[in-house]
Amino acid sequence: MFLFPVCSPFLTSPSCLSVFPPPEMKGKNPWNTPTTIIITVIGIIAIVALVTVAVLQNRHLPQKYKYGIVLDAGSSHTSVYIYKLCQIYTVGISSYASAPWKAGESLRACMQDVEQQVPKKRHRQTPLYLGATAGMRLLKYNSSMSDGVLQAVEEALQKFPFSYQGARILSGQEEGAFGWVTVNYLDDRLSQVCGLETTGALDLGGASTQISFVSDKYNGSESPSNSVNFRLYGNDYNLYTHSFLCYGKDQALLMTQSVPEMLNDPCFNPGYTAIKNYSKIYDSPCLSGWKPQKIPTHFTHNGTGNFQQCQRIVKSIFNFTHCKYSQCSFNGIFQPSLQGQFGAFSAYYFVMSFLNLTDTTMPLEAVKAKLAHYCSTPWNQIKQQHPEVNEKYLAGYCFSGTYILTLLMEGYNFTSEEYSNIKFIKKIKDSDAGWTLGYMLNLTNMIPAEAPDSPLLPYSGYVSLVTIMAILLFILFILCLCPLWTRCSKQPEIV
Ligand SMILES: O=c1[nH]cnc2c1ncn2[C@@H]1O[C@H](COP(=O)(O)OP(=O)(O)O)[C@@H](O)[C@H]1O
Ligand SMILES: [Ca+2]
Repeated sequence: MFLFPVCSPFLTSPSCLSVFPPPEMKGKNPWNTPTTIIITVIGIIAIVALVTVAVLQNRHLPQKYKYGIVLDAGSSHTSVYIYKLCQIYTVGISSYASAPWKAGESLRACMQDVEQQVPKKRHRQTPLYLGATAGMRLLKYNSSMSDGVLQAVEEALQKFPFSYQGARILSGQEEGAFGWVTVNYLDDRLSQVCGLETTGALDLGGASTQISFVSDKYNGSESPSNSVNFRLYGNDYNLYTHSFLCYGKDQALLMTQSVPEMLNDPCFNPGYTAIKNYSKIYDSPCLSGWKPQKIPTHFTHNGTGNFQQCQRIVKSIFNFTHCKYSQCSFNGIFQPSLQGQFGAFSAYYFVMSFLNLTDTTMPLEAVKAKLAHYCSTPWNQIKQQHPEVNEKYLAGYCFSGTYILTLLMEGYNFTSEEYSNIKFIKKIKDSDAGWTLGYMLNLTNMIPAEAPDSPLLPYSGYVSLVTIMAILLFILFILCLCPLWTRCSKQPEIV
C-alpha cells in the first residue's frame, strides 16, 4: 500500500504547512527548490509503482503448462492420454490374466513415447494414473488374477520418471460420472453461472456401457445407488448414472452368439464365414451359467445379413419385463426420464462414424434403412470397399450398429424425436471424450468445488481504474503543491 503525504488544497492543517519550504525561500520560484522537486519525484515514483503493481497483480499469469497422464485400461485396449491419445495395443490388460507380466510389458513402448513427449524438466511433477474399467471388473468378478495384473502394471509404470499415483479398477459409477465431467468440462458447461443445462454422457465400451445425465425430476431418492452428487464451481449437480456390465458391444455380441441355434448369424454380412471357438464365448463371466451341457469346441459362424432378424436377436439379451421402480431402462434398472442433449462417445462414435450414421437429424427410419442395406451387403464387397479397416472391426459393424440402435431406442427409451438430442462425438475442443480427463481433473482437484473469485472488474477494467487513479493522484499532487506552496511562501501571520 503506498502512503501519500496527506495534503490537499482543501486542507490547511499545520502539518501540511510545516512540510513545505521555510520562510527563507520566500519570493523564490517554488518549483525549482530541491524540496519541491524531491516531493514531485517521490509522488511520480509512487504513482508509477502503483500502476506497475496493479498491472502485475492483474496480469494473467501464463498458465503453467501442466501435463497429466492417465492410462485407460479398457477391456479391448489401453490408451494413454496426455491430453492426446497414444494408443497402445488393441488388447486390454485383462487379457494378460494368465501371464500378468505381459500386461506391464504391453505398456512399455507407449510409455517410452510419452517420456519423450513430456518435457524432461516436468517429469517429476507430472502425475501418472492408470484406471482399469469393465474388462478388469469382469476379471476381478471371475478370479483373483486381477490383482496380479494390477501389480505387474504397477511395477512397470513405477519405472518411469513420472509422479506415479497408482493403478486401480474404477467402479462403473465412477466411469459413468467422470465421463459426464469430461464432456461438460470440455463443453464449458460447469464454470458458467448456474442454471446452464448440462450434457448427458453415453459411453459404449467393449465390456460395459454407461449412461449419465442430470434430470430435474430425479433427486436420488429412488435407487440411491444410481445417484452421484457433485459440487463444481459452486454449483450442485445430482447426477443419474448407471453402468451396465456385460453390455459393452463385445460382450453383448458374445451373449447373442450364445443363442443355441446361432450358427447362421443375421448380424453378419452374407458370405462371412469363420471357425470360432465356443470357449471364447462361454469363458466370459457374462455368460456364466449359460453354457449348454454338450457343445462342440468349435462352430462355423456364417453371416446371413438380415437387419430385422438381427434386431430380434439383439433384443433377446435385454429384459424389458420386470421393473420394481416407477420406470426402468432394462434388466430392472431404474432410469428417470431422459433430459437434455447427450454426447455419445467411444464405440458409439467408432461404429456410427464408420457407418456414416453420425447425423442424428436423419429420420430414424432412414437410419434403419441405411443400416439394413449395410448388413445385407455381401462380405466380399464390404472387404473390397474397406481394405484399410481391421477385419476384426469390419466384420462387427452390422451387429454393432444394430446393437447401438436397440440400446438407445429400446434400452434407454430414446424416442425418434429425442434421437436428434444425441451427438456422436470423438473429441470436444481437441480432447477425447471419455472418463480419463474427468478422472484426472477430480484427482488433481483442478475443478474447484466453489466458484473461483469472480473479479469485480474484467482485467481491462482494472487497468483503466488504476490509470485514472494514477492521473488523479498526480493532479492532486500538483494541486497540493500550488496552493500550499503559495500559502506556505507567505509568513504565517502571528496574531
Ligand atoms: O476403430 C474402431 N472401430 C470399431 N470399434 C472400435 C474401434 N476402436 C475401438 N473399438 C471398440 O471400442 C470398444 C472400446 O472398449 P474399451 O476398451 O474402452 O472397453 P471398456 O470401456 O468396456 O473397458 C471396444 O469394443 C473396441 O473393440
Ligand atoms: Ca472404455
